[in-house]
Amino acid sequence: MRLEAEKISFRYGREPWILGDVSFSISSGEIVGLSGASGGGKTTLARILAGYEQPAQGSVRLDGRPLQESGDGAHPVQLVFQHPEQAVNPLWKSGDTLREGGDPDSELLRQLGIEPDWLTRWPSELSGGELQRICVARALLPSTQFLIADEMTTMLDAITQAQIWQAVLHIAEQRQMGVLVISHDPHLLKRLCSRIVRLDELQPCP
Ligand SMILES: Nc1ncnc2c1ncn2[C@@H]1O[C@H](COP(=O)(O)OP(=O)(O)OP(=O)(O)O)[C@@H](O)[C@H]1O
Repeated sequence: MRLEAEKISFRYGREPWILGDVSFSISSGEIVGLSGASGGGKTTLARILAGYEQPAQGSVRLDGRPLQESGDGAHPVQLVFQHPEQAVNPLWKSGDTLREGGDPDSELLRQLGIEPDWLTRWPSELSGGELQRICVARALLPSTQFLIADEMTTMLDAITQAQIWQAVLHIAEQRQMGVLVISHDPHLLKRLCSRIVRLDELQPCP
């Protein structure tokens, strides 16, 4: 399976263009790094690849077919952001957030170090690392074909960061899931990815 962006251009409203003719693809089982200048449009590209934004020009295709808009929990491209507290409903207990897309796999929860007790708590009663593990587990549904990790572990301590990545890489290998790792940390990208691209290399007219 292949997730492909072809000549994507995008701008917010009447603001200046952020992405110009960006072409990029990632295949099942690949771990690809994406780096680039701050404000260059990496998160915007991630949102387009996951179906949250529609490009003004160009297309996103999954195995040659247009990608549907995001909205249901079972979208084949899942996105995890840097700040988990902004990605969950504060009025839902963590267990309800986790079950948003279906019943979580207990083995997955174990691999991510999620304690059963956390599921009965409100998001405000969990640490950033605990809540991010919940968000990662929520994104790893059986239907997920590609995971986009946008600075997913940037705010976390080294041990939590290592544990989350170990679990994600294990699952990616098991399921032949593709992972796009967006980060400003060259060491992290080098450690995780078989290929690293810079956003400005992907567009002829940045
Ligand atoms: N909703 C929005 N409305 C208007 N402009 C936006 C919006 N979201 C982002 N931008 C602008 O789009 C540009 C690209 O932002 P984006 O977050 O995609 O970049 P980035 O490469 O991920 O940056 P960083 O590395 O700092 O996270 C920035 O100039 C930002 O201010």
